[in-house]
Amino acid sequence: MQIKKIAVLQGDYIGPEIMNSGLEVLEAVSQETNFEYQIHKYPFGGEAIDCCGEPLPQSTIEGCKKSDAVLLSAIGGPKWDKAKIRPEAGLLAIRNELGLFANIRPTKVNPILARKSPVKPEVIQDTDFVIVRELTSGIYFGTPRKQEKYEAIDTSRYTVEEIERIMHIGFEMSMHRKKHVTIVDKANVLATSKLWRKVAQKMNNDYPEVVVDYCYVDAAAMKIITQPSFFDVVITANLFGDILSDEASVLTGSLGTIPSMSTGVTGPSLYEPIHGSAPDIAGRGIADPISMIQSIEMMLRESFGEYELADRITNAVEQAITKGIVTPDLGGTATTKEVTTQIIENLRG
Ligand SMILES: NC(=O)c1ccc[n+]([C@@H]2O[C@H](COP(=O)([O-])OP(=O)(O)OC[C@H]3O[C@@H](n4cnc5c(N)ncnc54)[C@H](O)[C@@H]3O)[C@@H](O)[C@H]2O)c1
Ligand SMILES: CC(C)[C@H](C(=O)O)[C@@H](O)C(=O)O
Ligand SMILES: [Mg+2]
Repeated sequence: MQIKKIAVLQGDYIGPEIMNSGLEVLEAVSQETNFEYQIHKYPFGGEAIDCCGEPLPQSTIEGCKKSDAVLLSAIGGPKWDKAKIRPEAGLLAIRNELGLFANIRPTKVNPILARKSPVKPEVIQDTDFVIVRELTSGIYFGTPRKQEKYEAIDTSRYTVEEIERIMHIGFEMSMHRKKHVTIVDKANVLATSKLWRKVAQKMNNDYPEVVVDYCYVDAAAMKIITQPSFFDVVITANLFGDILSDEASVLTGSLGTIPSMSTGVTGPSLYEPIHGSAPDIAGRGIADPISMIQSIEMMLRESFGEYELADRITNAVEQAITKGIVTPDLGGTATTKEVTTQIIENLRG
């Protein structure tokens, strides 16, 4: 079997803490199997600004392009808030460079953690949906864009082609799920959203079995909390998906548990937690590593077809949760290290 090349961008603040956990789990799960891989670390984000003067050095882009998958933890933080180019610019740039227009953010509720969510367990039981977020266009990338003393402009722009390709991913995904797509938009106001609806209606002709409904983003924000089991596949624009996915993480118990996959047509996919670098808890050894570990699980499943290894990771994480070995964000007292060690012990059975 070919040795897989994995590019690792360890990021800032809690980034390296949870990346180390994830890589330890990857090493443990791949021992005694024929899954072989090599890790190649590249500077990225704040770390890259410090070492190389820019958040996304050319050598990092090239290294990622040569890899079979990219693992990223989280970048940014107060240290670089006044930098000429912020670490976040590197994040947008790498998504663009690798053509990662589709960002898949799952929300699945573990029954034990459901008890810890501020939302009532009977409301969140059966929650299992994915947010398919458009990642390389919309208001994040549209021009003109400027910031002056008394005026600033951002532009939301989408082409039919950009909408079609993200819809295609979402509709295809729904065919392997409950065949239910919800388009989340602001079509009562925004021209781009009106175009999204037109494209969705047309695409529905190609997927006649899929039930499609439309929900304005403000109402969707409410429904995610009051009736989350309604959703199966949510397809939405860049900014809406960013906001709704952090909101949805409340259902699962913590933002620190949610992984994601960003993917395009060709080249490596990128796997990262949906959260940021959590400067408020960095260096204390209490960051929840589950988001990073589950991102590695997603990588094994989606990029390498290693379903058995992926299932073993999911089971080992679930066992740690069942035993109550969880970090403070999930109401526990365990450290990042203790959770990681427990998950590895569970893997070894
Ligand atoms: N993909 C990324 O790299 C990414 C994503 C979001 C934010 N950011 C950046 O991260 C920095 C901090 O942003 P923020 O504070 O608004 O959001 P954040 O997601 O870093 O943190 C929000 C809250 O969630 C908690 N949290 C997040 N991850 C956790 C984990 N694994 N375990 C336990 N608790 C966790 C934090 O402690 C904090 O209270 C900013 O510079 C922001 O731009 C980066
Ligand atoms: C840090 C920021 C640029 C990023 C985004 O908005 O996409 C983050 O919030 C995310 O969700 O990955
Ligand atoms: Mg976000």
